[in-house]
Amino acid sequence: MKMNVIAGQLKRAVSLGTKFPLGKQLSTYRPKVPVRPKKEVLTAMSSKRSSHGYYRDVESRPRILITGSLGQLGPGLARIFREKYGRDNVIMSDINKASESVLESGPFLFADVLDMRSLREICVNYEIDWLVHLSALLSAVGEANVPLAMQVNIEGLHNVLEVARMYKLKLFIPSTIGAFGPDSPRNPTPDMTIQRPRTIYGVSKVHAELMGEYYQHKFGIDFRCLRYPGVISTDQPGGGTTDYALKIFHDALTTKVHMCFLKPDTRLPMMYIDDLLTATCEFMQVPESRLSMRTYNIGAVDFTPDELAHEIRKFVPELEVVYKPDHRQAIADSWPQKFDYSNAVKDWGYRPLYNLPTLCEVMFQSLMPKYKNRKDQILEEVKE
Ligand SMILES: NC(=O)c1ccc[n+]([C@@H]2O[C@H](COP(=O)([O-])OP(=O)(O)OC[C@H]3O[C@@H](n4cnc5c(N)ncnc54)[C@H](O)[C@@H]3O)[C@@H](O)[C@H]2O)c1
Ligand SMILES: C[C@@H](O)[C@H](N)C(=O)O
Repeated sequence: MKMNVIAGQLKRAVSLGTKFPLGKQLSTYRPKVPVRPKKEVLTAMSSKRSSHGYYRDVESRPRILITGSLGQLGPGLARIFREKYGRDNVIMSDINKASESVLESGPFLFADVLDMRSLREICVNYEIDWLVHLSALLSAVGEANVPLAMQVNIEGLHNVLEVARMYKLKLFIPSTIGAFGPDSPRNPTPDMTIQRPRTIYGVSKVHAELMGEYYQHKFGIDFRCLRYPGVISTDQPGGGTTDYALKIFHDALTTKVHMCFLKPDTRLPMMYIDDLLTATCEFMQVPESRLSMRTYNIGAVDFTPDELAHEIRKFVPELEVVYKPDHRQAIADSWPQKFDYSNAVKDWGYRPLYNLPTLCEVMFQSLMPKYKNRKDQILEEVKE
């Protein structure tokens, strides 16, 4: 009886009434996903003798270690780096257990950024050239556990900086719109302005930006940092203030009701993950001489929950949004509404491709088959 109810709900939620868009069905629907033009990126050649005696070009085939790689952004970054530099040259790591698909996709290791010795061991044994440091507690989970956020985001950062200094690694650390606060100009927010964030996440990210720039200035490490906005992808978000903008898509395809923890008019900068992956990969390749700064804003769009829901209703007209702002509202109210990323455009040719309509199209294109398969699987189980 219970299984029949679940099956019925899923059937209703997933298949009925979901339009692609304005009446087209999924089987015939082809989204107008932007096509990225090929870009020539200038890279310097520099070879290095490996411990096995042969020479390898560290610019065209760098060995990359990604910390905190099992979160929302890690698997995508690993994929794009592996496509470019080879599967075995990119080592994913985390303190969590990797899924089968991650293990099949390439090398994965346990690495706790709080354990300096094991980070050093990995960098030496695997001849790491680039460190992509993603481990962090995001804004909402950071506020819920400040001591842990201080450990991971600040002590972990210190370990990573020291390892990069010792072994002369190129170091990438993402920052965030959360590195700005209520005293910063919010519309638009430029790269260089007042930064007085009110979350431990934001404070730790300003610390990371400044420490990275200091290590670059003092010790000459090639530190690079991009301030990301809220990132939209089909993956599970890590506990941030922008998470609603991912969950709403899943809710639209299942219950058709989304409980939004922000007010309808809360404007925040956002971007689709493909733009972020391309930008990060290109940014890592830009010759140092082209960088007028080490920390750049990047972004693509900005929207409110109300505007996002309006766009999603072109696909799922029945979507209902119930607004119940919670503690995350105060965080969002202190963050930029619009990001000024003109320096990234000017210095290294950053160019985002996805706007709000194309972002919604590609999200539905990716999510629909997943929900359809899940529904089929559950209906199969019900029959058995
Ligand atoms: N996702 C976004 O919207 C967004 C936006 C701006 C900036 N960023 C930044 O990008 C980076 C990655 O973000 P994400 O969304 O993938 O985060 P996430 O929370 O999804 O993943 C973080 C990962 O860090 C790992 N981690 C936690 N403690 C660790 C430890 N002690 N040692 C090693 N790993 C540990 C976690 O297990 C997790 O897999 C973060 O630094 C974040 O600040 C993300
Ligand atoms: C914006 C970003 O840093 C993250 N998604 C958060 O909300 O905490």
